[in-house]
Amino acid sequence: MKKVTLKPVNVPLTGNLSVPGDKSISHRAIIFGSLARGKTKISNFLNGEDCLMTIKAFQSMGVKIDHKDDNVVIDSEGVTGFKEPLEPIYFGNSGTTARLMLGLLAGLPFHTTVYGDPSLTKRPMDRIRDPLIEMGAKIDGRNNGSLLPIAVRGQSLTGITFKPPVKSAQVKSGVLLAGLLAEGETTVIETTKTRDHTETMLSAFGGEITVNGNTVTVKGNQSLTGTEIEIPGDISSAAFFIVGALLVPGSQITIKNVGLNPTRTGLLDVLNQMGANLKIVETRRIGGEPIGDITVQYRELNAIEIDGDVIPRMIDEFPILALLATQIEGKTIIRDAEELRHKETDRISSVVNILNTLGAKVKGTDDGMIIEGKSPLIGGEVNSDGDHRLGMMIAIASLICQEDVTLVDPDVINISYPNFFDDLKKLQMI
Ligand SMILES: O=C(O)C1=C[C@@H](OP(=O)(O)O)[C@@H](O)[C@H](O)C1
Ligand SMILES: C=C(OP(=O)(O)O)C(=O)O
Repeated sequence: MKKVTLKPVNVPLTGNLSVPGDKSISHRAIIFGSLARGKTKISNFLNGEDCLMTIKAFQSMGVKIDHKDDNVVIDSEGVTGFKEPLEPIYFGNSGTTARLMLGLLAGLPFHTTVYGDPSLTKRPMDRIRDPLIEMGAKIDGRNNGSLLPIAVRGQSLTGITFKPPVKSAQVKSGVLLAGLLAEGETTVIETTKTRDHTETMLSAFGGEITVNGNTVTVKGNQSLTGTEIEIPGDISSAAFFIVGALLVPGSQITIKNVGLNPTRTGLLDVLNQMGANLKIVETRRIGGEPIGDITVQYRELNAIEIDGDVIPRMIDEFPILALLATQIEGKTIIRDAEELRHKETDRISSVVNILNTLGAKVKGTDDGMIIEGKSPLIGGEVNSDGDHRLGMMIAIASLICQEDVTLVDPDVINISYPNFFDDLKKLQMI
């Protein structure tokens, strides 16, 4: 397995940076661009491996998708032009591709088999299987269709009203996508609002959707029209540098053109509560998504307790937040974050293991972590465990370690941030 040695450099992070396009929004742009009739042009598309899986899934159903750098052009006849794929569809490492595509495949008039890499093969699919079966879907697979590989025999579906038992935008989106192909109306009622990019983008493609608080309703058999989509920078990628600047004294950076959708900005709220010096300026809205610049300056922070409704608004930021918590004053307590156990790795166990190997004092709980602050990090050899967010957390940790950090499997970062190390270097040039 490839390894990279990261030396302690002790250089503050400075300057301006634009991070690549948002992963969640990039997936959805491909999905809606394929469902819509006509041409869709996407700019600032994320070239991460996960989003390429979504492109390939539609190409294997005959949709014409041209992809060059961060521009994508889709020319689609809409759902009626989709063809039965001749081979099983590979979703790689991407949970978002899996849950959203299962929703769509359930309502398409043909058979598909889908599978993933060893990590995705362990992740729960019953959360999307169950509502789809209630809609009339025919789904089977390992462990009764709760684990990949899964076979879907597309059917006519009927709309349902569904209250997801887990706080998951992937489940909400998968059910809404199935709803677009179903008879009647489909309603999803969430207990806590999760990221709402599916809802926003459906409107951008001319679809009808009603959003009333945490209740979302779509009608079946809508016709969508191709459009132009510019993808905002990914706040979940920006999070690594924002935290980096809060770890290294003397840092001041601005991340430009970042998506500031309030369902995604939980980390910024938590950092503000910890006492961070953040300047957030919304500059414009594109396709219904707010975009702006975030400036952060190093300052000493204080620990807080994190739980409740903010959790889904920062779910992918917990690995990097946990690293920050090892360096601030006091004990950080994270609760209500059991969902972390169902990501690319069990992110409670893996974050605890990695940070403790580096010298921190972190304890895992059933639904979160307890992190002692002001713990000097030493260094050592740590494995990303095939989890891109852990790979980036380890790279940022190396900025404040006293000795070398050896990162095993750095290439996993390509899942969501192919130019991560180049961008980090840009911020280290004085
Ligand atoms: O809908 C999405 O694009 C995502 C939703 C979240 O997953 P869950 O829906 O499982 O919480 C998040 O962790 C993932 O990175 C992307
Ligand atoms: C959980 C993540 O992605 P996914 O569920 O799409 O694999 C992530 O990007 O942190």
